[in-house]
Amino acid sequence: MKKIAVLPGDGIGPEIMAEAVKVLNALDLPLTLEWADVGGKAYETSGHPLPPATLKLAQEADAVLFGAVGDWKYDKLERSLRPEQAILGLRKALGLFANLRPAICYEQLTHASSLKPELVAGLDILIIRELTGDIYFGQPRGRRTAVDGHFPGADEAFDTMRYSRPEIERITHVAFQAARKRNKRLTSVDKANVLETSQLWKDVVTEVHASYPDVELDHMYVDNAAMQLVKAPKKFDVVVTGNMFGDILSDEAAMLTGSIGMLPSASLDANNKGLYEPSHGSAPDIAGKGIANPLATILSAAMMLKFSLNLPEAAARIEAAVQSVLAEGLRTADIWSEGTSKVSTVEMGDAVVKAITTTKTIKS
Ligand SMILES: NC(=O)C1=CN([C@@H]2O[C@H](COP(=O)(O)OP(=O)(O)OC[C@H]3O[C@@H](n4cnc5c(N)ncnc54)[C@H](O)[C@@H]3O)[C@@H](O)[C@H]2O)C=CC1
Ligand SMILES: CC(C)CC(=O)C(=O)O
Ligand SMILES: [Mg+2]
Repeated sequence: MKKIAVLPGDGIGPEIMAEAVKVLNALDLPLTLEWADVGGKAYETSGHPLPPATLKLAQEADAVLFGAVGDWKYDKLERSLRPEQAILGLRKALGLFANLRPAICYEQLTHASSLKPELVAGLDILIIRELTGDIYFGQPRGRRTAVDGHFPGADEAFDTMRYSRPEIERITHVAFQAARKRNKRLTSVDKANVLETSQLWKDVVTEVHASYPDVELDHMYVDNAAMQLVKAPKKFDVVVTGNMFGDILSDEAAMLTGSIGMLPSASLDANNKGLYEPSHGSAPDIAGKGIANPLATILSAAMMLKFSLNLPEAAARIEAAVQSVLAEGLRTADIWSEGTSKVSTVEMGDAVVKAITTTKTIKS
């Protein structure tokens, strides 16, 4: 029996997690689910966004299924107590340095994308984002009175962007290996024309390329990459980049697929133990309305079955069920278009479960 830590979190987190859990239960797998509070919810109940009991559960589990954390009402809290520190803390504590964000435009959603259908039809790119380094974790950071710069004496804030060679090497190996299993093209995204961290990034990626001569490598500056993603997204196969650039580019890529509610993710350590979460946040603007798209979370559960639990057939059943409900014309509000049927979060989850159980009945 494998143990899954289920951490729904805040905002739409509990709504989308309920649907993902429903789908996992429908598969009748040897899994034990254990729930814990995280983010703002945990702050309310225990005074910390990542309480020791939640961290212990995540560390002991075979995999973590995570909803989302955050709410505007916590914006004035000191940073270490804000809900977002929970996901950052989990990534760091579990060593989840490799974040895989597949941006796939399902055939049925070609018209839901913000781009022209011909630009996104058949789109299948994989963004690999380094997840435990960069400016999100770099020290020192803080507030001080400026002693130099344009305004000496002014209130000033600073963060530190940093990367070490081994950090870049390990994510680069993950990216080349992923590209090898796909179309053998890797784009490394940086800002080496300005940033020293990016120059090291580019040098290391180029060096590691020597071990993967069968994969075609190109380098692109992040501003150009942001532009190319909306100009000709299908030119990309695998993209590897740092934590902040990957955070931004993956939200951009989400819209190529129709909605950020479609983009799952896997965050892996060196042994493929992982945390699985949608690429979006807690969406406080739509929380409690029953309209959030649960598919990114459901597809994240499929990634969990594939990468951490060695249950690829079960994962494939979820993916097939998602395609089948989309083919039926069912759409949550974010991907709805004329001629399709608008459904709620719960109805979408129910439809995926029905598609799974129907397939099971036909097979048995
Ligand atoms: N991993 C995590 O837990 C993350 C947490 N956050 C936190 O989430 C909170 C909200 O951040 P935002 O910048 O608004 O980003 P967001 O991703 O939560 O929402 C951005 C927009 O996308 C929509 N959206 C997101 N998920 C959706 C879904 N499943 N179905 C339909 N529409 C969806 C929202 O309604 C909103 O209009 C903040 O506190 C932020 O720090 C943000 C990103 C990741
Ligand atoms: C707390 C943030 C770093 C989370 C986020 O935006 C993400 O991982 O995509
Ligand atoms: Mg993000």
